[in-house]
Amino acid sequence: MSTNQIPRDEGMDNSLALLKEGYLFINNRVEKFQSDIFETRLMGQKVICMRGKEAAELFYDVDKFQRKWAIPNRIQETLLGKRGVQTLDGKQHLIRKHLFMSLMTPPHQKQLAEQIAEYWEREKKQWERKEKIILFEEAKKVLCKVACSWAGVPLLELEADSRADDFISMVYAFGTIGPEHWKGRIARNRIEEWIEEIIENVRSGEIKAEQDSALYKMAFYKEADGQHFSTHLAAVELINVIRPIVAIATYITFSALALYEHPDQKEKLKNGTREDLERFIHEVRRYYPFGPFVGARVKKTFHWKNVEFKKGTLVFLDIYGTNRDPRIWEHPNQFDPDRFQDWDGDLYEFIPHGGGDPAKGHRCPGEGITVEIMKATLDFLINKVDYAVPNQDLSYRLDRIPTLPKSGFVIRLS
Ligand code: HEM
Repeated sequence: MSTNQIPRDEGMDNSLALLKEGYLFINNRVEKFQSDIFETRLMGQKVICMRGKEAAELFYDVDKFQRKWAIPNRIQETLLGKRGVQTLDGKQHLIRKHLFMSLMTPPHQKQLAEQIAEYWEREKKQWERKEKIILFEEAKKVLCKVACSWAGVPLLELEADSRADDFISMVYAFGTIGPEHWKGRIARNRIEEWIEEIIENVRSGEIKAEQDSALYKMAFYKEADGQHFSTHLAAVELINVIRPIVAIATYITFSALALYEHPDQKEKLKNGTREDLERFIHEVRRYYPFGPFVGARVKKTFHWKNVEFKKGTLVFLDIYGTNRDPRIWEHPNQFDPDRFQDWDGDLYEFIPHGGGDPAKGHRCPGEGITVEIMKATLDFLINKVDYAVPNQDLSYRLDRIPTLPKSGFVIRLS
């Protein structure tokens, strides 16, 4: 099969369909064409979309794909920033990635989990005075405070709410156009300005930073040429550590939804083992939507399954669809943590954080941090606080990327 025979989406450009169908865009076509791979046109260019384990193995082959020119400007202006680790390839990427991995080791994960547990306890005291608690709103504030404190970034109590809002606006601008997109851009500009000033103050000695903190590392890291990052790049990379920690608020909200929708699971976890909790967390990250797909460009023309991948072509790997691929997951649309009981940890089947080895490719380095923060938070929600869930709209849209239960998950202390 040449690319002429690969199923092709109708229409001159399907960007509008992507906006309308959101998380289901790739999967809908995979099902319609009965093919794991098809061609479409998005943002005025040809895009090959793929789903499944084999596609993930291909996508994470660094000899075949590159990230340079793969990330649209609108995503760099909101979610990611410019010239950060996500845009690098080859040796440059490996070196930069090593810096990130060095900040996310098991001891770092443990520190963050302990701090989160402490902050939730502190927050609970304030809740006693509140009639209604919106878990997503509380989680983003707690995570912002903890992320900044852990990274060494000074954050005043009175600015914590607005900074948390800005980090979240950057994340939630991902699949938007119009005002939501602009909100994300403005938020990024504000956060970059704030963090740049802090980097400069650390370099001048006005602010003291612990040597093993993320702030210190980004401020004083030396590249191969012996030069420090520019102030701007140091800020972009430090934000690449803090912003995704704040974004875990989304998974915390979906975890609470899962506990509510599956009271049997909540009971099981009350007396359960660490493995039970881990399986529950894996299933939350498999089942609920967060990252939709990832993109890269073909580095050098090659053929795969008789399909030509021409140099420069943009290729999307479907994260949401692969996590629900019926060839990998039995009854993929059922929430069932037990499915992870015999799971062998395959690096290309379960890809909420991307696929492959994070030290060698672009897979998320923050997966361990995410799991530990979720564990500490679930322990709090299951064992440390009694709450009721009043009537509310808990539905979430799949045509909105990222998405969230409409109410943000309201609870009342009981
Ligand atoms: C909220 C849960 C999270 C999800 C769903 C998530 C998901 C992802 C995904 C899908 C990628 C892209 C993989 C690729 O390009 O192939 C990624 C990359 C990345 N994530 Fe996460 N992530 C999360 C949390 C975190 C945390 C907590 C951190 C850091 C503290 C983090 C830091 C990063 C960085 C630096 C990259 C870029 C890696 C690279 O390009 O080499 N993420 N993440």
